[in-house]
Amino acid sequence: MNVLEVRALSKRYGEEHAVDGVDFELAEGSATALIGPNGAGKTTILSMLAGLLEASSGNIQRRKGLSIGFLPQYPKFFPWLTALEFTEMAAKLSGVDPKKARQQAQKTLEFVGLREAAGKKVGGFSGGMKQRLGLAQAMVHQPDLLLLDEPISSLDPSGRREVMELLKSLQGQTTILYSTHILNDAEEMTDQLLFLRKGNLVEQGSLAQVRSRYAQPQIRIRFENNDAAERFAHEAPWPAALEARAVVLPATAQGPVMQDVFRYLTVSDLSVLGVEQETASLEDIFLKVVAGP
Ligand SMILES: Nc1ncnc2c1ncn2[C@@H]1O[C@H](COP(=O)(O)OP(=O)(O)OP(=O)(O)O)[C@@H](O)[C@H]1O
Repeated sequence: MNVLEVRALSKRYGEEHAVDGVDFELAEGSATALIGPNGAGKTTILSMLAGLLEASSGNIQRRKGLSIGFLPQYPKFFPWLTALEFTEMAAKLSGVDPKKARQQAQKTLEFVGLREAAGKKVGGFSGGMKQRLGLAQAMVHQPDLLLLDEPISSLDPSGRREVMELLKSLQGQTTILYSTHILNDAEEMTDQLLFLRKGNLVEQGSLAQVRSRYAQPQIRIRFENNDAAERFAHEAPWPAALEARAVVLPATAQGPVMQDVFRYLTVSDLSVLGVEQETASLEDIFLKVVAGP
């Protein structure tokens, strides 16, 4: 069951199409990574879904009664408040019964690992602590859907790990849509990937689906010189892409396997420097998708 469906969603600023006819769904309990370079439209999409920005056209169908929590890319904190005061205020603003707001805030701060710091003023918090507090304010009312704009991008590796583990502990219970350009981390927590480029969704699917479309395993053969590479490309029985002193063979179901390649090379007189099997990482896929036409 979907908690949210987006159809032909667009946002224009004058002549500029910040978001240009985007379609996707969020299944209940799923984690979706919204991936794209700077200016691709990630913040604009999240702001429209959060109801903070009006769409120019298109439609956002939210499940009836859907509650949403939002962590902006640059959350504003009041440095003079304590973490508990701030989270309690967020709880009340999100509609939590005022009598229960303090208790709910305490529980949430504990969940994000800020129990000890609950009575401390936010002004003295580190980046990682602020990000966890940002998460606390987004989830203090136990929303059905969490929208997180770059929740880990500004953190150092240990901060990223902490926040990622926190988010993973929510996976399956809360529907999560988060934007990021840290692809190694995205690989860990994603049921659906949405690749955004210049306001358009250029690729979407599960990690396995996207991998199978882009991350075709391939075999690279490096030769001593260009002549040998060219001869291989002309004479071998497989389609081979020619590169500088090398050829690349797609290792598809119909293509050769390593053994075939070795057998062929053993009986040929081509001077080979190396043979390697390669698979593309999510990072490679991102570069391919984003560098498209
Ligand atoms: N208020 C605005 N007025 C005019 N143009 C805007 C406005 N907000 C965003 N844009 C433009 O819309 C496009 C998408 O911006 P958006 O902030 O959504 O991208 P993003 O993917 O979140 O980028 P980043 O990773 O840098 O945060 C950009 O070209 C941006 O310049």
